[in-house]
Amino acid sequence: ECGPMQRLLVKTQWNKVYGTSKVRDEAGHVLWKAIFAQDPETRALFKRVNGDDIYSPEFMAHSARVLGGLDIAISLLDNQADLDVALAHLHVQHVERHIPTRYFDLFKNALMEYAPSALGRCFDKTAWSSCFDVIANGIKE
Ligand code: HEM
Repeated sequence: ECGPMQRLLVKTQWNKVYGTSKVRDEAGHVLWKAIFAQDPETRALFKRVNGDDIYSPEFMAHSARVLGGLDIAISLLDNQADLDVALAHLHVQHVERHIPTRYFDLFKNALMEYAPSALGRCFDKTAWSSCFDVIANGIKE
C-alpha cells in the first residue's frame, strides 16, 4: 500500500535516482530504450518529438518533460490535494493523445528496473510499485 511512510520513502529514493542534472538525460535514455524494447509499436507515438532518435534534442526535451512531470507527481505524494490537481492535468494531456493504459505497465517495468540500478539494496520494491500505481492510475484513462 502506498501509505504515508511509503510516500516519503519513494520521495527520498527518487531524489537519489533523479536528483542531479547529470543523471537526468541518461535516466531518460535508459527508460525510453526499455519502453521501446518491450513494445516497438510505442515508438510511433513519439513521431512529433523525433522518437526515432532518442538522442535528438527534440526527444531529449520530450523526455525531460515526462520525467519532470513524474518528478512533480512524486514530490507531491505527501500532498494529496495538489497531487490530484497535477495528475488531473497529466490525465487530460494523455487522454487526448489516446495512450493505451497497458503502456503505463511498460513504463512501470522500465522504472522498476532502472531505480534499483541507482539505489541498490535500498530500493523498496513494494513502496515504489504501489506509489507508481497511484500516479499512473491518476494519469491513464
Ligand atoms: C507516470 C508516467 C508518465 C508521466 C509522468 C508522463 C508525463 C508526460 C508529460 C509531462 C508530457 C508533456 C505534456 C505536454 O507538454 O504536452 C507527456 C507527453 C506525452 N506522453 Fe507521457 N507521461 C507518462 C507516461 C506515458 C506513457 C506510458 C506513454 C506511452 C508509452 C506516454 C506518452 C506520451 C506522449 C505520446 C506524449 C506527447 C509527446 C509529444 O509531445 O508529441 N506517457 N507525458
